[in-house]
Amino acid sequence: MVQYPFITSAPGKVILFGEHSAVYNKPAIAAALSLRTYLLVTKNSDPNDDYIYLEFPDIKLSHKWKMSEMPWELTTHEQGRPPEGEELNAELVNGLTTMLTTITSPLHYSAAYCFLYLFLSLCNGEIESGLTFTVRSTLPIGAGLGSSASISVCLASALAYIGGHIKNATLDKSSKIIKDSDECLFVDAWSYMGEKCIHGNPSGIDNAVATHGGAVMFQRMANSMPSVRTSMRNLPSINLLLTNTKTPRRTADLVSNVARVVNDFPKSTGCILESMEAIAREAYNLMLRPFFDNDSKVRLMELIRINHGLLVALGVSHPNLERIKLYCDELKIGETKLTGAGGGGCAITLLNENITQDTYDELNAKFEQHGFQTFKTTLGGKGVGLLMNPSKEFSEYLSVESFVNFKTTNEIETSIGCSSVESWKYW
Ligand SMILES: Nc1ncnc2c1ncn2[C@@H]1O[C@H](COP(=O)(O)OP(=O)(O)O)[C@@H](O)[C@H]1O
Ligand SMILES: C[C@@](O)(CCOP(=O)(O)O)CC(=O)O
Ligand SMILES: [Mg+2]
Repeated sequence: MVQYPFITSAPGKVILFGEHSAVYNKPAIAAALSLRTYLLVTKNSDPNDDYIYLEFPDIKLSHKWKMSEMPWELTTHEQGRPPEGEELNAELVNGLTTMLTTITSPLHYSAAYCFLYLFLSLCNGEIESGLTFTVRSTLPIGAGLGSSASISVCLASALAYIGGHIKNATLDKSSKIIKDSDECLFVDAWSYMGEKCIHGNPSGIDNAVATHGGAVMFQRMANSMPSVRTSMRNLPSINLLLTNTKTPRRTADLVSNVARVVNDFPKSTGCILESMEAIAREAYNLMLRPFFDNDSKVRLMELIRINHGLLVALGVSHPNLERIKLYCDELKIGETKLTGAGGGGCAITLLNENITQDTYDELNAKFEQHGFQTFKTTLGGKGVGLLMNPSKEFSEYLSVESFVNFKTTNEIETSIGCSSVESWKYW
């Protein structure tokens, strides 16, 4: 019996090498961020409430559907756990269109579609109605830091839990074992379906990192073979500056533009994708060297520069990303590349040693002129987590109203006791 309320949470990610080429089955390297998404699931006390509710205030979406009007007949649940597939269920996709007709903004549509697809796939008509799903994120949305994957992982884990397909998370932070749990593999597979709803053709790297946390070398395989995910433990402590252009864009658009270029220029772009593969492999070897010395760092920086150039060639940069790179180059701050799908969103800069405070101040002044925002974040955080029965101190904040009304990201985390390590459990 599921106890409400509860919260699931999953991190965003930063792709260090291999965005876009990952979609073409090339290896890529990414790490979980300390910025996260939180999904609160509450049950209202009216037993006759036939609705389920979505409250996604970060994107200003508030919506409800009647449980009794959902196309339950399109999903089969007789065999217990729904099978994890490679492709979306075409009949369900078709059946959901009528439930989404009133939602016109693409931002809202993809989030609602992801929710409904996972809801119908992982739950059945017999679960309680009157549930509200409220999402808040400390991640910027549509900025290349994997907000779509982190919401997919939050939804997949919560719905798999409600649907009875995964058991309660029990491991605390320190005892999270190295081996992948069955629950995490299930959540990873279903959040991949959620990512498909949001941007069509994901590689799976973002949801893998959001589920398992840490840092990975990831490669999707051809012909429905399972992806290969290698955890990268003991990452060298590299000093990264993360800068958000605040230029909005959708991953779905960028991925489909690259698909067009790759299709129109197969030979020329084939070489670009192969170069990206070589870069990711060389970076992997460098980062896992037992002694990550200054020479290794210098090489890594060169790989960052080359990788960015190749992404520019694929057409996924943006004048604002180039501005960040230009300022960092001019001030000799370090090497910069876009991260995530590009077209706006964020850039990462691997910083040189011994940069003076004056130089940082000068850089920040330039960034401020354009409204760019820099982030301090740590790499390699925890994957998907569950918060139930929080201590009394925090439980008063587990209501839809307080979740919706949190003003700052700091407020979200201090109010629900995120840093209170013993409250969170992991699968
Ligand atoms: N906190 C959130 N609330 C609601 N929807 C979200 C949230 N975070 C992400 N999304 C969904 O993910 C989409 C953004 O995904 P995407 O274009 O892949 O950008 P990114 O993953 O780089 O942030 C949004 O349009 C929305 O549908
Ligand atoms: C462009 C891509 O490599 C990463 C997209 O990441 P994001 O949605 O921009 O955070 C696509 C993918 O790997 O699924
Ligand atoms: Mg995304």
